[in-house]
Amino acid sequence: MAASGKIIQNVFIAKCNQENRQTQYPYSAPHMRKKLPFHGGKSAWNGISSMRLVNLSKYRRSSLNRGIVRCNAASTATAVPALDKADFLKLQNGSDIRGVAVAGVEGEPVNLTEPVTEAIAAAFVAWLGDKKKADKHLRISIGHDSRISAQMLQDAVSRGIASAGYDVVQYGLASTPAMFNSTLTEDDSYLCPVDGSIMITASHLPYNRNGFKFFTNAGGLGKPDIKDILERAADIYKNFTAEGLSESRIKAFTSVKRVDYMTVYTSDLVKAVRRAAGNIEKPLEGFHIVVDAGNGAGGFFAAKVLEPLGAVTSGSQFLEPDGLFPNHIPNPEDKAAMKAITQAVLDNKADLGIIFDTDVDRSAAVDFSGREFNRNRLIALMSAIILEEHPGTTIVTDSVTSDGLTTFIEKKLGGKHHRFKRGYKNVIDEAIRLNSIGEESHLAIETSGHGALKENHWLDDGAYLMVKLLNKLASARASGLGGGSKVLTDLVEGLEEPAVAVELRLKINQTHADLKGGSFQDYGEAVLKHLENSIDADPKLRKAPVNYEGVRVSGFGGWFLLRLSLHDPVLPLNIEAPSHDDAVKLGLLVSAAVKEFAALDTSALDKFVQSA
Ligand SMILES: O=P(O)(O)OC[C@H]1O[C@H](O)[C@H](O)[C@@H](O)[C@@H]1O
Repeated sequence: MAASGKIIQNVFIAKCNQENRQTQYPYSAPHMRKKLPFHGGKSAWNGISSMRLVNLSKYRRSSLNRGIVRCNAASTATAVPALDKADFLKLQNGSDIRGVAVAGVEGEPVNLTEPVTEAIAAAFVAWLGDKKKADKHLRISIGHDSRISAQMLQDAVSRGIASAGYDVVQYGLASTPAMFNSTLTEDDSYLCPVDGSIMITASHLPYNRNGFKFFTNAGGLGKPDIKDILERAADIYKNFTAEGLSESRIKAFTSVKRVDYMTVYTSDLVKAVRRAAGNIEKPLEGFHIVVDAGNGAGGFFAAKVLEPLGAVTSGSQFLEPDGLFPNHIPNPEDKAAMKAITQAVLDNKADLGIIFDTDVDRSAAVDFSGREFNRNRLIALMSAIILEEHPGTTIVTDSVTSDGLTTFIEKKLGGKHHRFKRGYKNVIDEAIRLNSIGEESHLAIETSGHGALKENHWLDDGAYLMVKLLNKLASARASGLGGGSKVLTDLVEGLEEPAVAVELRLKINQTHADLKGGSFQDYGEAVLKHLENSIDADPKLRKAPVNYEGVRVSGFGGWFLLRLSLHDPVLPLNIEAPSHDDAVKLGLLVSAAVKEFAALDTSALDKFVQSA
């Protein structure tokens, strides 16, 4: 982005930490009974210090090549460069918006600036106004995860909404599912329900990124809605003037309120477990459960959900929000993250471990013996619980689930496995579609740890998934089945798991001459077509009879799936097999079929097949 264009004076001078945040908000409604508990930078969650920038000096020492960390927009003047529609459309990431919000990482220039953010927020409310054909005042909630750019973006989002004349309700540190929930909650004293909601998050991505997820009471927005919003944002941005922007700052002063909505959300989770246990006040008494929030937004689960239910949570780790994620990536798909929670369970001799991603829409667990409930095992466990409640129901999953999972769901549990596409929105929408055509489905879940239940408004909520496990623990205890998490471990008994499971990501070089000026999507499709033809000619192999994306093939006792990534110029290759040699045989087949595609970087695959 060129640094030309208008210069706008910032009225909000966000700080590097949250101390004195109260005084930063002269527009906080002093009469609000349920204000966020910011007191001297403490206790966003009970007993946990609030979001802050910690260890910056340590961070700088260890990351010299990443340059200077930009404290939350501490500059007092913002350059507004000229941008066109294409720049805005680049911010689309499926059904989310994602960009770079913090400078300092080489090759990753900031594209989620304050004015861009303000334009996107204004575009969202314009879109919402059209959708709702609203003649009334719309009310929008805003929450954020622990990222260091959260305050800057929250201020800019607030200005964008306020400038459109709508009311802003800030929740502070929050989870993505809580934000959707705020469109459904009926409680005027918390200014709910809101008409729309914005979560500021980039999930598990590095500290310099950030982004937005949008909700209405119909759920998360889809890809076409996001495109529409970004196009509108580009038009709004074009018309920004210095006067207009300073006017939006004045409006923000009068129309922003702060509410401690996480109290409502967490007490709903607590009530759900109590109800399932027959209205016992402390149904988890005697259980020791450790939580790993990876310094994201999920720390609330220990103090605000587990402890009121009677569980001991000592040994829980990384509950403090820290946008530099100094301990591990908050992502249940990350091996180091899973190792950390497993170790915590074993060290503390806990009954159960629970881990969340940054914004708590994904989760995984670990049993008393250190066995993970993650990926296929988490899906198997959730399927067992849901199929007890709804015998015969269809479980919708993503495309990289194992053959063993299908056998488990269909033969052991008596359900139906509908293996669909990758992408949480895809599986949720598919489950909703199945119900609409008369096929009952109560669970849509991905190996990534995204999972949504019909009983919970199809909201993909990592915390609610864990509540379902807690219900099982509590009800087993209530019916005298003993303690510990063995009741969960027993539920997945019989699930066949492959000895080898790998994911190799093959990049498409978009500037390579072999693309002949075409798109990486077209190139990827050509690779897939070629692979499919080569499989047809091999009698030892069998193409999956029903398949919704890519090429899925069984052979050598295992299977592989090559498909186009949802977002990146990448062909992810998943292989599962009974032995490393069999996995290599499958890898060699793919390798032979794709070798003439010069723009495909097969180095990860080459390395794998050479490791036989
Ligand atoms: O297609 P990929 O690049 O493997 O990414 C697929 C994943 O993208 C995002 O992380 C979504 O939140 C997931 O729901 C999805 O499964």
